Amino acid sequence: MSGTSLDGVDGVIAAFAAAPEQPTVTTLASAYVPFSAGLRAELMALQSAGQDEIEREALVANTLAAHYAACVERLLADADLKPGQIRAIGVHGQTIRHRPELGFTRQANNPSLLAELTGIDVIADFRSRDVAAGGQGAPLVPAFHQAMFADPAQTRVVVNIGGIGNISVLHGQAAESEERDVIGFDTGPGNVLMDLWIKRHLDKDYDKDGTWAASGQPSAALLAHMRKEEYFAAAPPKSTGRDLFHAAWLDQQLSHTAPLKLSPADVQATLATLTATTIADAIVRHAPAAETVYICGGGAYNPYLMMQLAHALQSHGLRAHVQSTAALGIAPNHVEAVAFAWLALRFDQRLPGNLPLVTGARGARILGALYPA
Ligand SMILES: Nc1ncnc2c1ncn2[C@@H]1O[C@H](COP(=O)(O)OP(=O)(O)OP(=O)(O)O)[C@@H](O)[C@H]1O
Ligand SMILES: CC(=O)N[C@H]1[C@@H]2OC[C@@H](O2)[C@@H](O)[C@@H]1O[C@H](C)C(=O)O
Repeated sequence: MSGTSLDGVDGVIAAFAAAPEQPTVTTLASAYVPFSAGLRAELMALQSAGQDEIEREALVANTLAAHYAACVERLLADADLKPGQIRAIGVHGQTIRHRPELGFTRQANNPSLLAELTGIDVIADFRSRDVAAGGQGAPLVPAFHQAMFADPAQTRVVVNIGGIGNISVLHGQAAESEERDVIGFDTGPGNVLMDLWIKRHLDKDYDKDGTWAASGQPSAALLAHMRKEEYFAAAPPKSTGRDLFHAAWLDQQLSHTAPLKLSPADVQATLATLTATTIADAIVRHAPAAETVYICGGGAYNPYLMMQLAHALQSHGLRAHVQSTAALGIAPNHVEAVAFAWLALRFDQRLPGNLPLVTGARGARILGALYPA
């Protein structure tokens, strides 16, 4: 998995128990392969229109495949496994454009090259079929969260805070139909704006532990402006990405509060608060009775952001307990990679991977395409 943060590749070897409807998973190995500054810059540049995009996308896809293969090689060595012992690789690719309203979502990827480099079957392109069926093609992880993390006795919320934030509301058995009742959508920015702001001011890739944000004060005026963005009030199904939440969006927001002369650290604190309050709003609206909120994605490692989220929930009178998905047996930084292994398993069994009520697709669809070893 390589997500919207553009930081690198998260890989796992996941072993699923046989029963597909009630899967249990064991993570046999995990590996992280960071992107170089150059690759990251090229992936960032491909997020918007530019010269010679076709050739540049093809070349970057080859570079990505080499990174994915390096990740697989490391995983196999760690777990002491041979390629023949792996059923398939599920690989998401790198989202460079997400325009479901125009009928496409594009992940840069070269699954053929990955199959060639690893000698393992590769399953890729998980989003396109859902978009073809009229869906958003995202988020896809709510189906996995439901399969793995639902508890018949209580309502649980799972929040992924990667570049973009997304939420899954998993009702207990009291709800009429388990599948129908899963609610899931992208809440808006996760870390993406904080990452670009600290890059611009301190030339760092991210605000480690949220210490820079914690040195500032959130601005109520800037927060109020940003929260007027129409995406936040729109009803699901909905998904978003860097197509909307980019540097120009942030600069536009900041232009409204220029007279306040906010310090860069104050802006960073406000951006953390934007992420926290938009996630809290989603929980308040869709899961007011949630007992526990489980956090995954890199944002789980930012104590300032977690503090802002707990604060935002409390200010709405919600007493939900906030903890990481480690409490459910999967480390926050492994959840998405395990989810794409699970989606590959669903493809392998020719079972649907999407939840139509989440993505808005016309129906359940088998997601992905096979590139044989
Ligand atoms: N110790 C930390 N302190 C603060 N932030 C952190 C820390 N560790 C990770 N992060 C944040 O998490 C981000 C990476 O998160 P993650 O790997 O979940 O994103 P992704 O998978 O690329 O995104 P998406 O889920 O949108 O596809 C980093 O860019 C950084 O902003
Ligand atoms: C188009 C795209 O790549 N979307 C990502 C992104 O990152 C988080 C959020 O936006 C989510 O919609 C999705 O990823 C996860 C893995 C998903 O599909 O559930």
